[in-house]
Amino acid sequence: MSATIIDGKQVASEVRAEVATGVAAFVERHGRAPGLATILVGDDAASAVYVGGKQKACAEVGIQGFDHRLPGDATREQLVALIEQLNADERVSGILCQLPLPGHLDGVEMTNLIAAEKDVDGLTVGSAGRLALGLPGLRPCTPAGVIRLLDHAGAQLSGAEAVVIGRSNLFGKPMAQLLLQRNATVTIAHSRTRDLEAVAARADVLIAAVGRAEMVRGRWIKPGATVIDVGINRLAEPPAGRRSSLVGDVCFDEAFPVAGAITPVPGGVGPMTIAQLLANTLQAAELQAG
Ligand SMILES: Nc1nc(=O)c2c([nH]1)NC[C@@H]1CN(c3ccc(C(=O)N[C@@H](CCC(=O)O)C(=O)O)cc3)C=[N+]21
Repeated sequence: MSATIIDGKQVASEVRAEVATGVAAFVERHGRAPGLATILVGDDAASAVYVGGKQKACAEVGIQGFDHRLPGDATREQLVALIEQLNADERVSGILCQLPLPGHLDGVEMTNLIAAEKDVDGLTVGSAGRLALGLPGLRPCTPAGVIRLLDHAGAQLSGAEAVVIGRSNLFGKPMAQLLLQRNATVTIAHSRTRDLEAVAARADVLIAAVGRAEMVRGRWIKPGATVIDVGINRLAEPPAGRRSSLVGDVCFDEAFPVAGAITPVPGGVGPMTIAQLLANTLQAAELQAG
């Protein structure tokens, strides 16, 4: 027995088709398209690729993209002014400030300036609080996309042991909240966790978001577990026998024979993040339109 591969590209294209239908209905009703503003500060190559992917995805589903770029030495005041301008712009349904920001700017502070109803990343204090309290709101894109993948894979979440490795505000914490909402027994493990391997091996659903290439080995995985790999690590060249130089936080070749289902990298969680951003932008536009 070996794992079923969870095809994130396929599920993402289903989500995008749903969003495209919803966008068309929105245009019909309101005579304008939902809009997504992205903000990229500086010229980090990976960030530029991600933002480009988000803008391209908007165009494909009929969302109007507003692509804002600031130089790497932009001042706090410049960025504040841009966010305030976008908050006030009725054509802009959602605002995404690509992280990380250059060192002289505070990503948490800047993200928090985004109007609650335009927070399509779900990363403001308000959105995080609404999630923690179980109130409706915009959810962070990557964790929301992971839930969608788990549902697609038919994973039983209620009563399951779920282990999330990684405790970031961007992913680990909101992921744990969403799993809790689905009645999983949730453990958040991290760099100080004692005997991480033994904790991971308890998991019926194992989610890795540590940012270390292939750290999760085959013997860490409970036979039949559902494994979600959130890591995106770029190696200098593709590993032996692989086409892509991107690898996840899970050693795929070791995990594949043990797991029940597993996401690949690339083509797993990454495409879902973008699809969920589009879904959040449509949701934000609908909420604003009343
Ligand atoms: N405010 C903010 N919101 C974000 O959502 C955000 C961010 N900042 N900063 C960086 C991370 C990273 N991120 C990805 C999105 C798509 C892929 C993706 O589509 N990956 C493809 C491969 C892409 C490639 O080839 O490089 C895949 O996994 O198949 C990856 C990573 C969003 N992020």
